[in-house]
Amino acid sequence: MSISESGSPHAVSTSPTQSYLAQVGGISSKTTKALKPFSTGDIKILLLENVNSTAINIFKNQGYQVEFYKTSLPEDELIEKIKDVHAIGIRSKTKLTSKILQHAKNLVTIGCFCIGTNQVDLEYAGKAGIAVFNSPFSNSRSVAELVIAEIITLARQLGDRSIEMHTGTWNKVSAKCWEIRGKTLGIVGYGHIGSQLSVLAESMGMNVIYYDVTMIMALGNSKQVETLDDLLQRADFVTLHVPATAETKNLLSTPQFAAMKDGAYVINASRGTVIDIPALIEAMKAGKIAGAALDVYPHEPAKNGEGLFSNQLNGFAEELCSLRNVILTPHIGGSTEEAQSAIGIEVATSLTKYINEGNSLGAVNFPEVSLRDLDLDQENSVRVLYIHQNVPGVLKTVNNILSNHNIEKQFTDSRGDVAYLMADISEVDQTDIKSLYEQLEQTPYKIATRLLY
Ligand SMILES: NC(=O)c1ccc[n+]([C@@H]2O[C@H](COP(=O)([O-])OP(=O)(O)OC[C@H]3O[C@@H](n4cnc5c(N)ncnc54)[C@H](O)[C@@H]3O)[C@@H](O)[C@H]2O)c1
Ligand SMILES: O=C(O)CC[C@@H](O)C(=O)O
Repeated sequence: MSISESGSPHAVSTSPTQSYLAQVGGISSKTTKALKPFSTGDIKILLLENVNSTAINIFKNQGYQVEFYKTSLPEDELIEKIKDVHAIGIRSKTKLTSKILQHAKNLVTIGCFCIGTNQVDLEYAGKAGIAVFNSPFSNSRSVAELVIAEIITLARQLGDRSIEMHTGTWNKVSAKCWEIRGKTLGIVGYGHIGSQLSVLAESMGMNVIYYDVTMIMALGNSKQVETLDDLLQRADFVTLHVPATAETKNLLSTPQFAAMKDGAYVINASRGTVIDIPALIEAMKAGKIAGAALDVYPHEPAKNGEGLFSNQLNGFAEELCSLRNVILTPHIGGSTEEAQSAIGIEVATSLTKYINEGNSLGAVNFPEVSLRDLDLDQENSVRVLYIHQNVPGVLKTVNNILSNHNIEKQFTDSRGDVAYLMADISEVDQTDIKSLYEQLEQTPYKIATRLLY
């Protein structure tokens, strides 16, 4: 976004009212000047995928214009909508590819109201000066609890017994039904979710081993193993908690299932690409794997509805559904009231702080830069936000442009090809602002400029 795109740079309120300060609460403190990007009423936010009402409230309290949809949008509709907005909030279903993002001429920031950010072309967004935020751990506990439930459900074949009862069949069996006490849980990926799960599993009497590409401190009595194969050979239950990357694609496939114990169980609540589902089906049919719980799939429907989980979407769907002791859930690992409400607050706050103050702490694709707030009495101060290509000589040019004013504070950082400079300058006449903006916009390595005051 540039100030010229949304009206006059002079149409700015520099002295926040008491009611405004009361509304923003944690976002700006009472003793500091609330910076606003011209009129906050000009800011347009598009929220998809039923993002929680806590987020809508935060945005509305800021005075932003909010357009809300319960579902994701088809590509052509999304391209139309994204042309106009300054921020977009999504969850895991909306793919923000370069094809879509190239139409987003006013977009300043993207909020992923979830943990995963693989649905966004992060590199393209960074190079276009769009900061992406997520919620790194607000739903981790919910996922860990779901996995605990699935471990017991698989061990006791609860899914099958329940389906049988629903269809009138009484089938009281104990064969191949187990306690989980004393069994070994193998966790692949010992990050926020994996480590939380480790603590819960141990408290229920399980032995925990884990494999991770980095060395991570073991919680409780758990033990890190050196190779994935090591884990597969020893675990009774294997659960996946890694991100979707090129390295984790089909992390479990035919050779890995073959390496597992006979009668082991598999759980995947990470991303649908991490497990080769047709290979899992074969391993289950061969009796090698005794049960599986899947929450994520290579292709997932954009909305809720009957008949959407079909062979048309994923060629294996019918065969998978026909197998016994398979728990299938519609990507609900993080879907609890607690998690969604916390994520709504966390991500909406990050977006608001970035839009209103330029503070990029927590961005996943972008230099993380923050300046302390301006005091209320710093009336003639302007905050310069300047995103540029990370090449030599830029700072010299920029500071030359700012040099007629007092630079109160300045912070710059880079990440890959992109750098971000924040500076508070004082003694700025309102009439200077337009000229400052134009000079910064004309610099050769500029990606985006915003001036807040
Ligand atoms: N089902 C759901 O609703 C749901 C909810 C939240 C998160 N998730 C997904 O769960 C996954 C894990 O989330 P998290 O918050 O614990 O992530 P995290 O970043 O905290 O932890 C991931 C761990 O995986 C490790 N790792 C990366 N590549 C690896 C590899 N090739 N082999 C072994 N370890 C590897 C990392 O070092 C890290 O410790 C993500 O894919 C996330 O998108 C799903
Ligand atoms: O809520 C969602 O759509 C995604 C949940 C989960 O996969 C995440 O990445 O946090």
